[in-house]
Amino acid sequence: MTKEPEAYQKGATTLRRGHVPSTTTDQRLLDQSQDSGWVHTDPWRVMRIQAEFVEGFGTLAELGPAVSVFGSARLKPGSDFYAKGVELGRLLTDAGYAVITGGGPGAMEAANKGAYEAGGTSVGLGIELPFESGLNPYVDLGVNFRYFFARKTMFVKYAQGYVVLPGGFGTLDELFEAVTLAQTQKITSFPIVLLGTKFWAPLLGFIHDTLYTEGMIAEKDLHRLRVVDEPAEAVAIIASDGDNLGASRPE
Ligand SMILES: C/C(=C\CNc1ncnc2c1ncn2[C@@H]1O[C@H](COP(=O)(O)O)[C@@H](O)[C@H]1O)CO
Repeated sequence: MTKEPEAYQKGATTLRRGHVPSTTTDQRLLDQSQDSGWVHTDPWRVMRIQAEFVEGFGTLAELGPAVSVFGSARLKPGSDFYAKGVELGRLLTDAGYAVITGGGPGAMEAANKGAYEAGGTSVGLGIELPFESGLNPYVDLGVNFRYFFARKTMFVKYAQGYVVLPGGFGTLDELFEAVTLAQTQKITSFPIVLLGTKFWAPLLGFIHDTLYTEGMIAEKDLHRLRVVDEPAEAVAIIASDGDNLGASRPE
């Protein structure tokens, strides 16, 4: 009778003869002498990206109705728009919304402060930056991201609408991502409200006089952005136009 060759069990796999490894999986996992260059490869980045989505979804899934507030990181405490950001955070809280911001300074801090002072849910989705300033002190529920695109998914997925204070490139990026998602019907019933008629007038003028007149957008696209001066008006629009479905929005 032939002798049964020695079998090596690797998880669910049975290995024999030349397939039997000289080390175990655990030994290789725990071996510190290995080259660590693989942590900088794309397949490993995919795992980190996946982890950011898992962390974000897991933390925010049960947030309830929420509104994402954007605006300049450079807005100074004491300025008119900072005060409006605080008022907005408070009114959103009073209306039953959690307030989601980028967790940074300026307009983000203002809205978080309003939510915090009104006893609401104050969320900050921070981003790793070379000149990072950390989450502002009014954030009670914070998630930090490495990747802008993962973070931006959270702003949309867990909000019933956006309110946008005056801001620069970052604010415009967040604003136009939402407008594009609405235009392409990736999101529906998603009010986008700009705060500050004077600040936004030149941009709205460009959208009408150039984008619309030159045929780059449709007539109905002109109505995707609402502009108001008072935080109370912004909250009223969100409350009447939003779907209040939040995270239960279908895929
Ligand atoms: C510029 C300074 C700090 C930057 N810190 C930020 N932290 C979190 N989120 C940020 C930060 N900077 C930009 N963002 C995002 O973009 C929007 C604001 O950008 P803008 O160019 O200032 O308009 C904001 O909504 C964030 O999501 C130190 O002053």
